[in-house]
Amino acid sequence: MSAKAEAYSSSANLGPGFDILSMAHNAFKDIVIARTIEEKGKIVIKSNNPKIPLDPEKNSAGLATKILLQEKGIDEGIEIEINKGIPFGLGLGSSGASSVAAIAAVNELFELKLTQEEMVKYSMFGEQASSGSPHPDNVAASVYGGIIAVTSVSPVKVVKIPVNIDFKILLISPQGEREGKTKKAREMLPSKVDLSLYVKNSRYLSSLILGFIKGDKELIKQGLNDEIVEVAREPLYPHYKKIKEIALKNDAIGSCVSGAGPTVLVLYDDHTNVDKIKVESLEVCKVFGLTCNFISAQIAGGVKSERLN
Ligand SMILES: Nc1ncnc2c1ncn2[C@@H]1O[C@H](COP(=O)(O)OP(=O)(O)OP(=O)(O)O)[C@@H](O)[C@H]1O
Ligand SMILES: N[C@@H](CCO)C(=O)O
Repeated sequence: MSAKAEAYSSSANLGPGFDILSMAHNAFKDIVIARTIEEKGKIVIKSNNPKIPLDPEKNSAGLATKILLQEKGIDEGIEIEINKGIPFGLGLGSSGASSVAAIAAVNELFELKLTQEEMVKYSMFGEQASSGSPHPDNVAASVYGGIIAVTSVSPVKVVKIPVNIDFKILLISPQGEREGKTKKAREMLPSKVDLSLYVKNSRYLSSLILGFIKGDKELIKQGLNDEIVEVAREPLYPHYKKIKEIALKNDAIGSCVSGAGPTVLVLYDDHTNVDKIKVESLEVCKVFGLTCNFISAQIAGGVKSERLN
């Protein structure tokens, strides 16, 4: 028996929404095929990307699958074949998408009828394997599609934000997969924050969510800012501030770090001079010794799965 699922890349945080907001995009996707194998209780991981761990405890798809099977009392052996389309370590929700696609494929395989929130719950264990912390934002975006807010983690509650504005997405992404980057990035965060920064960030968060709902560009621009997490992690993406300046100068709707970086997310529309953003950003990347790729994308839908046989 086998089943297949595909899940899109995502940009988490969106400025002020650390571990809360995330956007699924069609920049890249992972495809997972789950097959039953003869050896009971065994999980075998295969992948086209030789750099990801094949130990099921260390692979996001493997750990999520293991916990799902345990909780459902299923002792079948499973092979998880991960066709990675999403480069990892760039802030594009790569580990999360593998985990979501694996959970959706196993759901299909055993007809578990998981709800979307249950899929998020199990996929989060995958993030534990890859970054040491079960953050919910990337996996929630890959499960639901669109722009989501995780309003509770225990129990998992996710709300899809109505987006009443058309925009395009540009990802400016330094080359090279970075091992263990999100883990390191989470270790850089402060354990306490100033009340004044908390108030500023809360204003950004409310502006951003209201901006998407009202279709108000100015509110989105005002909201795509962060005084806490982006600032604490600045050494991981020294190119970001300058690229954001360039994007805003050329009439982008807004810009922020994608997830834990180093990819920079730019939202733009017909009033934006995208070519100029690209030319000037390339110069910035060069100054910091980076080779940057540009990826154009649009908001993507949620995970899709199908039974193969
Ligand atoms: N199935 C998987 N896909 C991708 N990376 C995986 C997977 N399983 C384990 N990993 C490991 O998880 C880490 C992924 O890195 P990281 O968390 O920085 O990337 P990401 O998931 O792409 O980014 P982000 O969470 O910032 O959006 C790497 O060290 C990688 O080896
Ligand atoms: N919210 C997570 C997303 C990682 O992509 C973080 O910033 O650590």
